[in-house]
Amino acid sequence: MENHHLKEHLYKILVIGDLGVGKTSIIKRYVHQNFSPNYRATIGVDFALKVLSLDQETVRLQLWDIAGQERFGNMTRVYYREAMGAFIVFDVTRPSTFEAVTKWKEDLDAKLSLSNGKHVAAVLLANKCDQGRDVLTNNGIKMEQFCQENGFVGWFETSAKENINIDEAAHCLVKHIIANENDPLQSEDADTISPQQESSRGGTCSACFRS
Ligand SMILES: Nc1nc2c(ncn2[C@@H]2O[C@H](COP(=O)(O)OP(=O)(O)OP(=O)(O)O)[C@@H](O)[C@H]2O)c(=O)[nH]1
Ligand SMILES: [Mg+2]
Repeated sequence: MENHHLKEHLYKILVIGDLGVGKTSIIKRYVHQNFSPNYRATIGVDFALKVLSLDQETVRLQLWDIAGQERFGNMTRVYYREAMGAFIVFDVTRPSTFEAVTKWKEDLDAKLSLSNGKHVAAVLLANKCDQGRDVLTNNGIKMEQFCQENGFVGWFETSAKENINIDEAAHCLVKHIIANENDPLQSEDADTISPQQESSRGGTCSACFRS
C-alpha cells in the first residue's frame, strides 16, 4: 500500500473592502480568537498566518489585511500579486460599503488573474451581522443573484464580534481555491451558487458541500 502523501499548501488570501468594515477584526477573530471594539485603521497592509488541516492536508493561509484607505489605489496592484483568493468585506450597517463592493471586485479582477486566465476565487462577507441586517433587507438585494452577477463563489453574513460564519467562509474559499488548483480547466459553470432561504445567514456555494 502506498503511504498517504501529506500535502502542504500555502495560499495568499486578500482581505479587502472599505474603511472600518471589519477586515482586521475578522482576521483577528479567525487567527487569534479575540475581538476588540476599538477601531485603529490599518496602514498599508498587515499580515497574519492561519494554519488549517483539511482532509489530511495542511493548508497555510497567508492573510493580507489591506487597509481600506488604499481604496483601489496604485499599491493594490502590488499587494494583489500572486494571491489565490480574496474576501471582499462590507459592513451591513453602512450601505456605502456595499456599494463599494463591485468596485473592489472590479479592481481585483482588473489587476489579478490566475495563470489560466480565470479570476481568483472571491467570497463576499456581509460583516457586523450582530448589528442587524438592514443593508441586506432594506434594498431588496438578492444576494445569490448579486454574487452570480459579480463573480463571487459564495457569501456569508459574518460577525467578528460574535464569531459567526468566519470559519465557514474560510472553508468555502479554500475549497474553491483547491478546486481551481486541481482542475484548472474546469468551467466557470461548475461554481454555481445554490439557492438558499431568505432567513439563512449567508449563502454558500456548491463546492462547500463537495467531498
Ligand atoms: N459590532 C461589530 N463591530 C465590529 C465587527 N467587526 C468589526 N467591528 C468594529 O468595527 C470597527 C472597524 O473594524 P476594523 O476591523 O478595524 O476595520 P477594517 O476593515 O480593518 O478598517 P481599515 O483598517 O481602516 O480598512 C472596529 O471598531 C471594530 O471593533 C463586528 O462583527 N461587529
Ligand atoms: Mg484594518
